[in-house]
This record gives sequence, structure tokens and C-alpha cells, in this order.
Amino acid sequence: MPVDAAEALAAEPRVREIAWDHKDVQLYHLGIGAGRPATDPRELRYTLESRLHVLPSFATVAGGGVPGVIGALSVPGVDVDLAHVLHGGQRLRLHRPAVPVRGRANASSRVVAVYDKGSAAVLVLRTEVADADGPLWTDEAEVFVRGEGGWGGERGPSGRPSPPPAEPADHVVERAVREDQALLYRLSGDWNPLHADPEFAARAGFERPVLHGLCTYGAALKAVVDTLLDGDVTRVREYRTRFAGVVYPGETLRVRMWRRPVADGAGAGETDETEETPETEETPETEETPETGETSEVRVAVSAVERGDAPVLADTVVRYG
Ligand SMILES: CCCCCCC[C@@H](O)CC(=O)SCCNC(=O)CCNC(=O)[C@H](O)C(C)(C)COP(=O)(O)OP(=O)(O)OC[C@H]1O[C@@H](n2cnc3c(N)ncnc32)[C@H](O)[C@@H]1OP(=O)(O)O
Repeated sequence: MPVDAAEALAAEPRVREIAWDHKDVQLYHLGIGAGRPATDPRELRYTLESRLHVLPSFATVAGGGVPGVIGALSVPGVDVDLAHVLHGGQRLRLHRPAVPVRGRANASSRVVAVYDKGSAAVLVLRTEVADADGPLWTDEAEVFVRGEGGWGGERGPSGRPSPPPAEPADHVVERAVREDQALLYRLSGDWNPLHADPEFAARAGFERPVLHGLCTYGAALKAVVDTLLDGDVTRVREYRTRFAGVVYPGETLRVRMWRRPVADGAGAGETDETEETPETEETPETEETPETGETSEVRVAVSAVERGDAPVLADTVVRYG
């Protein structure tokens, strides 16, 4: 059986040392579309080493993606065809206000949930990253594997993505995706040919290579940080999304944002009714978001302008201090 849930869940965490420096950060920023226009003082913070800050979504590639997406799926009990794999969702919690420009840390990854959707399997991979000073971030990727369900396993959280709020958005920005964006983004470590090789993309059922989900994820966070947080990357506490539709390089992303206070009593580490946190073991202590002042959040909806309002990122929330 290509997905053996019991074996995947029982596997020991995979622990590896990761390291990164300013060059990795700059490459990542270029990969998600930063640096245009190249002389804009705000953009220079994404590209110039003397002013560099780190967009927190860099955490999803820190360490060069080593050993890359294929390695990340090399888990006991998981033997799937990469052409059937789509990124289904992503969640990131920061345990410190800023991701450092250079770092060395231990990353511990394991499968924390496996769901049987009948026609697909959903794997939840959690990675906890800590350096000598303590926890840095926790990252959770939901991996949707088409054609691998049907073994009678737990179905997990159900439901379609929730629609965006009915009221007009507080902010709407558009961000063009370069034709070669995926070719640039993959240099940060996700070498999946789905994003570069037309023949592989056709085998996976797409008319041409699609953009990495995490590239859209980074571009949307950058739009939020630049628009709402005055470019202050240190205010981001948590960021989650569901990948609801593909993006093709060359399209334009429309990012709509609705600000709202976090409901009374809902700490940054807690969930709300729209959230689809997998029902796994209790959230470990280290996943608490730091208490660095009042937390607000923004609901975000992302679509590709060329294809109307159909969401490409749904159930998307950024929490910030
Ligand atoms: C370490 C990191 C590892 C990362 C691996 C990824 C490697 C990358 O290189 C790969 C990528 O970047 S791929 C590009 C980004 N992703 C995408 O573009 C996917 C876009 N989404 C889709 O196409 C569909 O929503 C699709 C296909 C996802 C689902 O659509 P449908 O097949 O129509 O499914 P649907 O009928 O709506 O739902 C069936 C059941 O599945 C659940 N579900 C749906 N979308 C989900 C999602 N995105 N994540 C988790 N669960 C999801 C539904 O809730 C439903 O469950 P139930 O029947 O119980 O209600």
C-alpha cells in the first residue's frame, strides 16, 4: 500500500541540521517576486544585504529545502508518485519575533496525521525548528496525494474552503507573477519538476508547469506585510492557508485583505471556527506564540486575476502583533 498510515505515524522524527545565510534569504525573496522596482527603498530590505530583513515565510525553505520536497516525502510508510502530489495547506507559527538573517538550527520533522479522503490521502508533516537559544518556528504542511485514499482510515477535518467575507475588503493589491517565477523559486530547494517540466506537468494533469504553492504563500505574505504592517516583518506571529487552486506563472495575483481583532480569549496559538487544524495530539508547549503585545489578524483571499474570483489561497489568516 503506497500510504501506510500506521507506519508513517509511528516513524521516528527525522532530525537534521539546517543552516542559512543572507544569500539564501535574498534568493528566497527574489523567488517570491521581491525586488521590483529594484531601487525602491522598501524593496531594498528584501534584496540588499546591508538592510536585509527576513520575511517569516522564509522558514518554509530555510536550510536550502535540504533535502528538498522529495526528501521531505521520504517517510517510512509513504511511497507515492510525485505526479500525484499537491500542496494542500500550510501553517507557520513563529516562536520569536524575527527569523535571523543567518542561522544554524535543528529541524525535527514527522508525520502527525494521515487522512483517508477516499479518492486521496492527506498527510500532515510537522517540522519543529530550534537553535541554541530555543524554539524558532513550527511549520505544518498538508500534502494532498491524489489517488491514494480508500484504505478505510480516519477522514480528518472535512469541508470546502470557506468563502471570503461578504463585506468589501479593507485593502486590495495586485502582484504580477513573472513568467520565470517558478524557475527562480525552485532554486530555494523545491525541485519538483511539476513547476518546471511541461511533460511532467502534463502527466500530473496540468496544461503547463504550475507555480509552487509556497511561492504564492510567500508572495501573499509579502503583500500583507508591505500593505498592512508597514513592511515590519517582525510583527508576523502566525500564517496559515489552504491551497484551493493552482497558479500559473505569468498570471497576476489579486490579494484581498480584511482586518479584524482576534476574538476575546483567543490567544494567538488558539484556533477559531474556520480553522482546520488536524486532530492530532495536543499542541506542544513550544508552539505557543510569544506574548509580545496585542494580537490582530487579517483574513486574506488570493485569486488569479485572469481567472476571476476563484480562490487560489483560501482560509488564509495572518496573525500579527
Ligand atoms: C514538506 C512540504 C511538502 C509539500 C509537498 C508539495 C510539493 C510542491 O512542489 C507541490 C506544489 O506546490 S503543488 C501547487 C500548490 N497546490 C495547489 O495548487 C493545489 C490547489 N488545490 C487543488 O487543486 C484542489 O483544491 C485539490 C486537488 C487539492 C482538492 O480538490 P478536489 O480533489 O476537488 O477535492 P475536494 O473534492 O474539494 O475535497 C476532497 C476532500 O479533500 C479535502 N481537501 C480538499 N482540498 C484540501 C486541501 N487543500 N488540503 C487538505 N484537504 C483538502 C476536502 O476537505 C475533502 O474532504 P471531505 O470529503 O472529508 O470533506
